[in-house]
Amino acid sequence: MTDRASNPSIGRDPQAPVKRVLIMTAVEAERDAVLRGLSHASAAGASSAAEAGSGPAVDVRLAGVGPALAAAATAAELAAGAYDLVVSAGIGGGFESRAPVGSLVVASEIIAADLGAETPDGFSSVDELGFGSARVTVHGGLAARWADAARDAGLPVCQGPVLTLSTVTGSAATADLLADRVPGAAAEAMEGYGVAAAAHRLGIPALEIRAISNRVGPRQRELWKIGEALQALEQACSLLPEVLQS
Ligand SMILES: O=C(O)c1cccc(C(=O)CC[C@H]2O[C@@H](n3cnc4c(=O)[nH]cnc43)[C@H](O)[C@@H]2O)c1
Repeated sequence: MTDRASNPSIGRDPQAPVKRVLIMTAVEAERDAVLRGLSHASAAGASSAAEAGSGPAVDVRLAGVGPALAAAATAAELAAGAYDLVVSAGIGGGFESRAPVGSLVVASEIIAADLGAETPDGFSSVDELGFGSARVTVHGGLAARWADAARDAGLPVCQGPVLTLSTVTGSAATADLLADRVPGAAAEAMEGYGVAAAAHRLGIPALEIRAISNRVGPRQRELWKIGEALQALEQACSLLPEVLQS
């Protein structure tokens, strides 16, 4: 998305210790779940390193709903504070067979799945059109460690591409289309690409984690298991301090 000439911090050592983390959530209920998880970790002793000055400090901030608000809010937070990891966290829709309701998805890649053009031959991404990239890579090592930690804790989790869309999918046809467009797509949500694009612009690595509240497909809002997903998000976030310290 940017090159090193326009962004000197690109090329930052991926092995460098993470000292200050920014977590962005869309809404307050998600922020509160993240904070509860982090406080459980503190109560369990994971913060002793932080208190001793060697563990990461974590700030949790609201982004608003959708990629534009998420990018703007993240950019504002990054302008105000020095961070070396940015996380987009919240609930999301899970693709059938990849991520059931109540499970967790740690992004292997963050993809703006509708950023492109319709052509006579179908959808072309901005990458194919030559206008930048709809994909942001994640901090692969930390993503794998977070997924491993969740698995070790007995939580259902998978790693896969997480799609960012401005419109929640509401039909089987769109779900199929997206699954074809991004093989292996595990989840969709509305903020990840905005958060990650703001971080990437400053050369800061990003992660995205989604707790699955509903299936991607025909709209059945009454079936969304938001409470279950928020609980899974809380559990996932209770693991973050140990993931960052390992
Ligand atoms: O009503 C509530 O109590 C409540 C609590 C927490 C979150 C919400 C939201 O509606 C958050 C919207 C947020 O959720 C993401 N999301 C969830 N499922 C999907 C989906 O299938 N496709 C796209 N996005 C989804 C999204 O990131 C929104 O920002 C309500």
